[in-house]
Amino acid sequence: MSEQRTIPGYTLLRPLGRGNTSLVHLAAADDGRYVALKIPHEQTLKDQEAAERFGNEVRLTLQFRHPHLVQGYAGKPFGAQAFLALRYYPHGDLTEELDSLPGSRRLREDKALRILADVASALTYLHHLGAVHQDVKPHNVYVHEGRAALGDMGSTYFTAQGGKVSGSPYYMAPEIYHGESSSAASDVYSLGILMYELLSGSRPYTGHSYEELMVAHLTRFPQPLSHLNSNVDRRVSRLAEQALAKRSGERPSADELRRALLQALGETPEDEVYDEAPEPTTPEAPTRQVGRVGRHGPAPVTEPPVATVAAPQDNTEKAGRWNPFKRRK
Ligand SMILES: Nc1ncnc2c1ncn2[C@@H]1O[C@H](COP(=O)(O)OP(=O)(O)OP(=O)(O)O)[C@@H](O)[C@H]1O
Repeated sequence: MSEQRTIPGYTLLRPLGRGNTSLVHLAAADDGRYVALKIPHEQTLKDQEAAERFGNEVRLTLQFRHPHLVQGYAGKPFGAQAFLALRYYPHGDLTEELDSLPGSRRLREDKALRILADVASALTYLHHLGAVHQDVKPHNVYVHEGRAALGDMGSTYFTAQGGKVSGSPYYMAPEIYHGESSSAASDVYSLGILMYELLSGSRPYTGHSYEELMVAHLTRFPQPLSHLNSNVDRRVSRLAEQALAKRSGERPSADELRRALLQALGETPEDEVYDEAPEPTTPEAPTRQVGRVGRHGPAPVTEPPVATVAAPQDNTEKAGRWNPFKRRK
C-alpha cells in the first residue's frame, strides 16, 4: 500500500487527500519545510499508463515555474520510491473550499475574479510555451490568501510533441468530444466553464452521464453570466460566452481573458514577462535546458516530457470507446 511507503528525506505527518493516482500527505522535509507529498498508489505504479501519467506530472511540475502554477520542490518520476513534493495549501483544493461555503457554491465576485485571473495567467504561460493543460477545473486549483495556483500536470503535454487527449467531462470542449486534439482553445473553454461556475455558483452544463454532458456541450447555450449575476462586468460576461464558443477558432486567448479579468478587478494588465530562471529540479539526473522564456520560465528538465501517443481517435479503453467519465473527477 502506498500509505505504508516512506520517502527518504521526508517525515509523513498526516494525510491531506486521496486521488485516483496518489495519496497526498502533509510532510516535513529534512530542511524543515512543510510540503504536500504525493505518493502514487501501488496500483498506479503497476499500470503503465497511470505510472506514465504520474511521471509526466512530476517532470512537468518541476520543469515549469510560474507564480500561478503549483510549485514543485522535488520529485522522482518513476520507481518504487516515486514521489512529488509540492507547495502545501492548507485549505486544500478549490472544490473543497466551494463545498465548505455556507448556502450556495458562489464565491464573492472579487475573490472569483482574482482566482480566475490567476488561472488565466497560468494558462497564458503554458500556452506561450506550446503546452496544453487539459484539466482545468476547481479540483486542480489551489488558493492561498486569495491567490490561486493551477496544479495537476499529469495530462499536460507540448502540442508539438503530441500527447494523449483527455479531460473532465464537465469541463471538456466540444471538439474533444468530437475526438479532436486538445489545444490552447480547449483549455480556454474549460476556463470558460470555471468562470461560469465561480461567478454564478453552478456549472453551465450538467448531466448524469457522459452522453448527457456531451449533448449539453455540443448543442446548448448557457444564459449570459451577467443575467445570472448582475455584479459581473459585461465585458467579462461576454468573454465567458466567447470562451464557450462551440468552434474553437472563435474563442479568445487565455491572455485576453486574463486582461479582461484584471480590468474587471480595476487593475491595469501588464504584459507577462518571461525571462530565464533555471533551477535544479530532480537532484539525481543531469539537466537539459528547454527554452528561454521567462522570469516564470521553465526549469531545466532531465528528458522530454512523457506524452507521446495515441491520436485522439485511438483513445479506446478496454471496454471499447474512450470514456473519460470513468477516470476523471
Ligand atoms: N499541494 C497540495 N496542498 C494541499 N492539499 C493537496 C495538495 N495536493 C493535493 N492535495 C490534496 O490531496 C487530494 C488528492 O490530490 P490529487 O487530486 O492531485 O491526487 P491525484 O491522485 O494525483 O489526482 P487524480 O485523482 O487527478 O489522479 C486533493 O484533492 C487535495 O485534497
